[in-house]
Parts: sequence; C-alpha cells; structure tokens
Amino acid sequence: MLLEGEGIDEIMIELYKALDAEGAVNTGTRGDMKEKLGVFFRITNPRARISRSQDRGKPFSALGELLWYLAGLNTLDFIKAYIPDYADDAENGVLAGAYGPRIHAMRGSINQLENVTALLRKNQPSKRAVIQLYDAADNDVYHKEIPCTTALQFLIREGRLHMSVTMRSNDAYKGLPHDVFCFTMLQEMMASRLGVELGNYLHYAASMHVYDESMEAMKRYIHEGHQKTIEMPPMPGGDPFPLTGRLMDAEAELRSGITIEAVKVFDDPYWADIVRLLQVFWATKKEDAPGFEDLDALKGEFHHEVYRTFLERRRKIRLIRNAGKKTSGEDCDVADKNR
Ligand SMILES: O=c1ccn([C@H]2C[C@H](O)[C@@H](COP(=O)(O)O)O2)c(=O)[nH]1
Repeated sequence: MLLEGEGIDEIMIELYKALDAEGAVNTGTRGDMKEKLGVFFRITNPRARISRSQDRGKPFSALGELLWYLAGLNTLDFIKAYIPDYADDAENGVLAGAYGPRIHAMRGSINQLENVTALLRKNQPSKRAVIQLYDAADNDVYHKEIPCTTALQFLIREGRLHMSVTMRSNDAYKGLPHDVFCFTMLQEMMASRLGVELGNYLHYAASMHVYDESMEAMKRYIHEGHQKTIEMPPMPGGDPFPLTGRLMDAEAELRSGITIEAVKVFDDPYWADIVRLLQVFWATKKEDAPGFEDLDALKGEFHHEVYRTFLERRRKIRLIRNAGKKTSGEDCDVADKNR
C-alpha cells in the first residue's frame, strides 16, 4: 500500500480507513489485530507532524520520547512519566530495545549519529548514512521488547535532507503518531546541523497494524473530522544536538517541581517554546502540580501560537480530572503508546 500526504493526518486518515476495511485479522503476541503487510508512506512536509485531532495530537508524550532518544537513555524511570505503557516491557528498570543507546552507542561504543553526520559532511550524495536500530543480537536471547524500527537513513538530494525509516512492526494507532513526531524531529535537527533544507519523510512498515483494543478509537478518529495537521515552525539554523543537555536539565527541574523561565534557558524562541511545552506537561501532570495557576501567563508567552491549543487541551483535561469526571481522550497525552 502506498500513501502520500503533506502531513501526518493525511496519512493516518487513509491508513486507518484501509486497516478498517481491508486489514487481515491476525492474533499477535500482544493481542488480536487487523494488519496490512508492506505499507509505505511519504510525508512531503515533515513539519506537519502533530495531529490536531483530540485523540491523536501527541506533542507532550512524543516530546518526552524524543528527549529520551536524544539523551541516549534506556531507563523506565525517565520515560514512564510520558508513556506509562513502557512499564509493561521494562526488564530491571530498563528497556532492552530503547533507541537512544543504539543511536549514540550501538554495541556499547558506536556513535551512529556522529558517524552519519561525518559521512554526509564528507560525501553529500552518499547512500550509506544509515543508523541501524535493530541488532542481530535482538533475536539471540528473548527480550520483552526489541526495536520496532530497524533503521533510519538520511539522504541529501538537491540540497534537501530526506529521511527513510524502516520498521518491522508498527502500531498504527498508538505507535505511529509518536514515531513520526520523533523521527521527523530528528530529520529536521539533522538538516539544521548539516545546513541543508528539509526534504521528504519516507516510512515503510512490514507489519502495519491496529489492535482490537484501539479499533473503536480509530473509527472515532476516522469520523471525527478534525484531521488537520499542525505544522510546527521551522527549526532555527545551526546544530541543535548540543542543546540536549540544556533541555534535559530544564526537564529535570520541571519534573522536580522547580519553576523555571523558558527565556532564561533559551534565547531562541523555537527552543524556548519547547521548554514551555514541557512546562505545560509538568504543570498539568498531577493534581496541585506547581505552575498550574500560571498557565494563563504561559499561554501568552508562547512565541508560536500553534502550541496554545495543546495548552488549553491539557488544562481542560486536568480540570476535568480534578473534578473527578472522565472523558474520552482524557489521557490523550500520557498513556498512549503500545510497546
Ligand atoms: O517505536 C515503536 C515501538 C513499538 N511499536 C509497536 C509495534 C508493535 O505493536 C509493538 C511491539 O510488539 P512486537 O512487534 O515486538 O511484538 O509495539 C511501534 O509501533 N513503534
């Protein structure tokens, strides 16, 4: 199956319709599913990476996952705040298949991110800029969780950086929005680092599937009528990878309840807004979380107004939760990735 669209929603809507109508029934190790083998899609504007839909817009949990990758972590401790489902697959507090350590230190030492950067700096037309996530050892001994993504490849053509992602297995409902967010962010970070324009995002999954437990929600999305993707602003030029340390420090402060000012962390409005998203997440994470009362002011501080709807949505969810009521989409940004 081949799909092409400007942003993630154009892909999800067609993919979900096809899975619903034509997906073959398969009993997976994680439950019954409808599945299509060999799904390929191309996103022509990789910045259109966040769904506006109530259920599929995942900027907070996906951002947490991106930081986890960038920092090279495999610890449940960090990621469970953003994606609690990881707890089911952790072994002794770590995720065997975590991408971060493999990106930065495959087999304990190979820094694939730096290697592909050096390769593309030296030889722009290269077809070798591959970050391997799946390792031959992954099926050698049993692990609860191994990488679903086999490889990430970067290709520069006519001054634009394209990214190709291959997955052995992809949960179309819970996994896909996170995967597209994280990988297109890595693509844009890489484009900034290399000083080239952003190209297309290509994605291939051998098994694209939806579990029975997500079927109703997937159908709601199909009928929701809000499948308009939010385009993030362009990333500023320069190499953003060294900013990881500052982002992680800010995240740690927010997590421990310390109030911070995003402008003091980053002068640049793009990255300051990313810190503000983390502020919104932590200010709405728990009842009585510090910062909740400041959300109005924070809303005004967002440089890019695309993020304001997400702040409002999280605030609403928090208020409803505090009032003890439940709504669909309540956990729209916390418990939503299956591993
Ligand atoms: O980045 C990821 C990681 C995992 N999964 C999903 C795919 C599968 O539904 C499940 C892993 O189960 P196995 O394929 O390992 O059985 O997690 C994704 O969609 N994306």
